[in-house]
This record gives sequence, structure tokens and C-alpha cells, in this order.
Amino acid sequence: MASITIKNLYKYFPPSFALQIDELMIKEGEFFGIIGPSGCGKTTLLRLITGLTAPDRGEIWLNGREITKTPPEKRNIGLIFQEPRLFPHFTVEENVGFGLKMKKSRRRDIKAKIDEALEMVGLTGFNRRYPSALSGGQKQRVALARALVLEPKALLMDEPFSALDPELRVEMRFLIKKLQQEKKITIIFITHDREEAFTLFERMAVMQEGKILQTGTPLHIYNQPQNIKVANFLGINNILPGYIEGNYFYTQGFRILLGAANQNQTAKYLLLKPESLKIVNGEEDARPFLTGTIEEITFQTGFYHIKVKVQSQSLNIIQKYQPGKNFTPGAEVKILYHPEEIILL
Ligand SMILES: Nc1ncnc2c1ncn2[C@@H]1O[C@H](COP(=O)(O)OP(=O)(O)OP(=O)(O)O)[C@@H](O)[C@H]1O
Repeated sequence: MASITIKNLYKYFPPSFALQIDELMIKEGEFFGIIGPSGCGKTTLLRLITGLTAPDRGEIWLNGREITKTPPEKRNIGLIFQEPRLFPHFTVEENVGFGLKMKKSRRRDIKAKIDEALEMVGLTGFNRRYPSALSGGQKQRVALARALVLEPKALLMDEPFSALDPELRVEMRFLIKKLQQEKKITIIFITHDREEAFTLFERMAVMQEGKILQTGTPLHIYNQPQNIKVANFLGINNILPGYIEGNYFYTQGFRILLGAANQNQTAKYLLLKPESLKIVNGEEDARPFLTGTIEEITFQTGFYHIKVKVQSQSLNIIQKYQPGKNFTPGAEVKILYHPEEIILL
């Protein structure tokens, strides 16, 4: 498996889209993610790395060798799409072995390699099945085996699990994580699912409008987003404009106490993570608080998502379900916050 380096890469699609990446380095054996909103250029970046799209300028290096002009089939980079793209009239075995056959490998080797790849993806014994007799998750496992059997230098995955139902998606995430750790595969994985990003990636790049806004571990980016676009994309959606004076950040109609490290800066925005806020009904707590009125409540797998109006602004709060504790729209509530968990930008 190999490292991938990108230098000054530029691709323009008339009339208005340009991808521009000054520098990006993906380490050998790294599980690297690319996240960003629809249309920001994630797929274009993958296509440039595999050679399916040619850049206007810039360089792509694979394992210390420049491959910018190398044809796709000579790069040996595996590509997995959202849909498995299997040949319907081929069996599982024929689908998985197709690339090896094209490379004119020996028949006995092909059989052994197919069996090994099928075992890796948990499909031992499925050799003779046709795609029509497979579930969505199984088809995507075949697509994975078909890529792995060629022992690619890197595996590029373009939202590979987004068409699967939630349970299967979780199962496939476990599988790919396990394979990546066991085989030390270099993977670049596109998603716009934040949960997927936090589960899978060692490092990731947040893209927007053809550019990389920030690179780092998911946790680092979540805790220190570089700007409000990154923060918002990662789900930190309480972004309050204002200014700092002394120990407080003043925003429209109220103020927030700052932690010791945050005072006397020139920040223009204060960010509150939805899960760092807590609604209390009269319980004693020494933490500073805001008061507001509950606007809206939804319940999602063990958590309440609550919107509370504080003066003219709405705050989003994610709070764990607790038996016996209910929230009602219209109720006046106290919202606790941690001054040390505030992000200033
Ligand atoms: N071959 C092409 N010719 C012209 N424009 C293109 C071409 N391929 C992509 N684009 C444009 O480039 C931009 C980026 O597209 P891309 O598919 O890379 O985005 P994405 O981040 O992968 O989006 P999504 O998450 O929706 O898949 C879009 O505006 C798209 O319309």
C-alpha cells in the first residue's frame, strides 16, 4: 500500500466549478476521509487520483512516483462506487475474478485469490451465486472483493454505503474498518455522513467549493474548527455573532461567560456544541446558565433534539433521554453551559 501526495492540483469545469488543492498528503496505510456538501468536488478529486479525469495542472504522486499522466489501468488504484456495478450475467466468482483474467493471471492462482478475497469480505461459498440472488450489502461486499483481489496500491471509496439501509451501513463500516486495520490498506473514503466520518477516519479533509478548508483528525477538527463553515458542516450549529468584553462574550440580547483561556480575544463568533448544553428543571448546579423557551422537540434514538429560543436566537441542544424527564414546547427552561467547552472564532 502506498502514500498519495497532491501538489497544486487544479481542474476547471466551465462555467463555474474549479477544484484547487494546493497540498494534500495521505500516508501509507491511512484511513483518510473526505467530507463536504454535495457538489464541493469530492468525486472529482477521487477521479483525478484514479486518472479517470485529467487535471488542468498540478501533480499526483503515488508512493514517491509521479502518476499524473499514468493511465488509470496502470495506477492500480481500486475504486468503489455507491452502487456495486456488478456484471449481472456473471457469477460472484466471475465478477471478482474478472480483473485478474484481464491481467492474464494463471487459472489456479485466480481461483485461490478469489476465494481469499471472498473470505476477506465474509462471502465464502458464494462463488456460484448471481448478483440477482444477493442482498444490497452482499453485492457491495462482492464489489469490495473485486477491488481487493487486484491488491490495489490504494482503495478509493465514493460514498460506498450510502445506498444501504442503516443497519447494513453500520455492518459494512465494521467490515471496512477491520479490513483496513488488518491489511493496512490506504483508503480514501468519501462521505457526507458525519457519523461515518467520526467512526472511520484517522484523518480527514473538509471540502467546500472545490477547496480543502481543513485537514486533521475528526476530533481535532470538531474541537477546533477553522471557520464557521467547517463547524456548521460538523454539526456545531449554534453560531452566535458578537464580541468579547472582559470575561464575557456579548451576543444579541444576552452574554456568555468565557473560560479563563478564552478571555481578551478578538473573536467575532462564539460556538456552542449542541451536546455541551444541558436543560435542567430546577436541579442545583453551579454552572453558568441561560434562560429560554422551548420551541421544538424531536426524539432520535435515545436523544432529544431540542430548539430553545434565547432572546432573539435559537439554540440547538442534544440531550440524552432520561426516564421521567420530559420537555414541553413553550416551557421556560434553564440551559447550562461549560465555559471551557466554548469555541471562539
Ligand atoms: N464532467 C464534468 N463536466 C462538467 N462539470 C462537472 C463534471 N463533473 C463534475 N462536474 C461539476 O463539478 C462540481 C463538483 O462535482 P462532484 O461530483 O465532484 O461533487 P461531489 O462533492 O462529489 O458531490 P456529491 O456529494 O453530490 O456527489 C459540480 O458542480 C459538478 O456539476
